[in-house]
Amino acid sequence: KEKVKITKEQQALMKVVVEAYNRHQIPQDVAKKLLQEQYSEEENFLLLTEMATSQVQVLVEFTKNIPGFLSLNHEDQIALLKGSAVEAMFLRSAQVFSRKMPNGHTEVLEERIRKSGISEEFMTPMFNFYKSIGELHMMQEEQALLTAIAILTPDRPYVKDQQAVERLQEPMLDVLRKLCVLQHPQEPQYFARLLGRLTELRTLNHYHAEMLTSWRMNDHKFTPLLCEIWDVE
Ligand SMILES: CCOC(=O)[C@H]1CN(C(=O)c2ccc(F)c(F)c2)CC(C)(C)c2c1[nH]c1ccccc21
Repeated sequence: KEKVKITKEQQALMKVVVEAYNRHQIPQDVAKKLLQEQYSEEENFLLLTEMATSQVQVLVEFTKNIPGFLSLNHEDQIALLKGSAVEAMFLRSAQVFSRKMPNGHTEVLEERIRKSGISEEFMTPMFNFYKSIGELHMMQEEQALLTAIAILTPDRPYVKDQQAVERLQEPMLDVLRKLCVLQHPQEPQYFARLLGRLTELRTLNHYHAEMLTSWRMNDHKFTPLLCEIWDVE
């Protein structure tokens, strides 16, 4: 049974990624606002767009701190950000949503999210994803590395130098795999389950695109940054 060992370089890589991930914590105040009182559907939607806008800014800062990202071809940097923005949003949403909250708060939060002008058909896959992430009880190192791995997906649309992206993603996958073996010795499939979440995440991209169309129908307003990253008109 080979002894799995995280090397010094891998420790350093993990430290940089986790620190960047924690430095840009989403202000939990939007979730708290949503929990504080009952708003109208429009106000809920506005709160969520505010949350999404600040999350995109957080995502860009986090991505810039991924070792090697800034030395990628500039167009590829944009392609990776645009290609992963929605997945990163849902990954972060899942982490915010499955955070330990006082009794009944999670249900209230779910209720408020449901009352924000989003069609019911997208809620089920979204909350199923949140629950499947919650069940993993991921450590913050795993959350940070999984987010970096999602961003460094080589086969996003318009990425020219896929090999360069693979060379950045592989070391992240390596250290995450070792971390899972060391932190979950009783669960040899834990790493595979984490990567399975990334596949589930991709399906949410599709639902999000559909959601956008329905929001556009009821002329919902978005911020310029969201229009840019979500390809809204
Ligand atoms: C971390 C950044 O996440 C977002 O901004 C999500 C938040 N979303 C949540 O389910 C969610 C999770 C936990 C919370 F505590 C919370 F308050 C919301 C998903 C979605 C409803 C689809 C959404 C977001 N922003 C929007 C903007 C317009 C329309 C819809 C959304």
